[in-house]
Amino acid sequence: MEQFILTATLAFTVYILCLLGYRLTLHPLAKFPGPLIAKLTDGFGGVYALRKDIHLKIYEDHMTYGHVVRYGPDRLIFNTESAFQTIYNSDRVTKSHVYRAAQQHADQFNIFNVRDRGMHRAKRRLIGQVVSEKSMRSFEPVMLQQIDVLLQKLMKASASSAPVNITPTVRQLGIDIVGHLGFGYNLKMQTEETNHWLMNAFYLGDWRINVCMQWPLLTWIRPEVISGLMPNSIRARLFDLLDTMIKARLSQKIDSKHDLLGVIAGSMGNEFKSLRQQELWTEALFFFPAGGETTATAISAAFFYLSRNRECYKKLADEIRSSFLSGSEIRQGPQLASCRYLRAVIDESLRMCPSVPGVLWRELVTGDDGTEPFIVDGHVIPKGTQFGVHIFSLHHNEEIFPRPFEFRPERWLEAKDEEARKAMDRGFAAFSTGSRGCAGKPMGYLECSLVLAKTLWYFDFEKVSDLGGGVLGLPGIRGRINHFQVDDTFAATHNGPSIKFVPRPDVSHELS
Ligand code: HEM
Repeated sequence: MEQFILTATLAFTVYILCLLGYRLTLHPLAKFPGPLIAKLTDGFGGVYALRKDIHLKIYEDHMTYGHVVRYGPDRLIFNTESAFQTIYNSDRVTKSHVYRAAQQHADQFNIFNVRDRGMHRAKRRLIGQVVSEKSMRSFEPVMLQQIDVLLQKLMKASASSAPVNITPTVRQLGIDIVGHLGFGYNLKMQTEETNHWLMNAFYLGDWRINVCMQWPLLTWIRPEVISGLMPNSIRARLFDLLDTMIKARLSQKIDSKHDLLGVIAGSMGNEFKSLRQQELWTEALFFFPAGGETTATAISAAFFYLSRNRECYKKLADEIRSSFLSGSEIRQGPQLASCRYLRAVIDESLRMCPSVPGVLWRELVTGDDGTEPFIVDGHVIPKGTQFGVHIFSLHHNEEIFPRPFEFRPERWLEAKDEEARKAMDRGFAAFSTGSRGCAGKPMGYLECSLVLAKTLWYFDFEKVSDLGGGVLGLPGIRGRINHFQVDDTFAATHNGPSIKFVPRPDVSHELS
């Protein structure tokens, strides 16, 4: 027996050494630069994903190794606008198998993790009906009601000069809005604390997914082993709540509301009764972080940068206050669309601080035999490679965005020439692009625009502490005090800024 164990250990060691040697020398990606350990194992990315600072590490590695970096035995990352356009707009490319990490069960897919094209198209058609620009016209009153709740909270805080931590405040708003849009359900995140644990649940879920995407080996280990990332108690609680929401909605007339569940039900006709709730759960599990967390990041970043850049603050306040006659006029329409500086502030906030900062991993579609080489920035991508563009690095590529760590909404309005402007548009990846680009982009812009415009209509605001910024003396980006700091847990997570609101005397009566 002892002899057998010895031989097996020896054989295994030789196998591992040969594998590592192959990855370093003969592997089709051997010629690409990158950190040594990353060339040997996905565990390199996995560890940084566990630490939640993988976006900063990849940015540093792009600075060290250039526009293409090998970030796993079979992985390549780019940071150019040409790579971004080539990869995400190609018919030959699909989401990588690492998205399996986001599946609850092997045979259940949602719009985020589905890889089959036909199934994706069907899901996109359905969900598109709920989040499209047209749909937003009927949903806007509900969104406005929720934003009114936020404004009342800010008014209350201002009465006692209490600072407001923007991150949890707008996350609660975002989740409430998605609760209505998804299930016509009032989660009351903004007014009661009962469901506040949801914020932690979404954060842990996203983190787990990100770690497993970087290090897929962990997906195959039983979830209990990494249950520290998503304790079963929270999981069970989340599923119970989704169950309650779905049941509550099913007890109402299906066409009484224009929400995700109503649309899915409408599309299924009589079959709806037999719809497995799990399928709705899995769609809902993505819908909340997709719709709630992403917009919260954009809004938090905008507050952070506006409260530190008084010139930009003043320009935006002037634009909003001269475009409308009352706060209730601020709603979807040509007047809001004409606020160009507002749009530039949102885009610049998302550029500096993308809500999804990492790599959206892609691979060649199954059946693509690679006869025709797939070329990105002059590099042939071998079959079996996972590849993508790192959004944070692309957004801080100074060839496209000069002085990338400066918050300058003006760059979107006064590009030095047509070419420079085109490069910025092509290099702006906050919503991704192509057939798997964000389906909720119109909703994201609408929500951010309404929150920022209405807040600046009713209030002036300023920062009260350095919360959300970097810490002087820390190395790299963490040391930048005027950079909004996030952790990378697939969606960005953050804290702050801390803001004091002062009602504008001539208009605050409109709110009461
Ligand atoms: C500022 C706000 C937002 C940002 C920055 C954002 C960003 C993104 C990104 C980067 C993706 C691609 C993910 C991937 O390829 O893995 C995506 C996909 C998606 N987003 Fe958003 N998102 C935002 C708001 C929303 C909202 C409000 C909704 C609606 C509830 C939404 C729904 C979706 C859906 C359904 C997809 C999957 C699309 C598909 O695969 O066909 N997003 N989003």
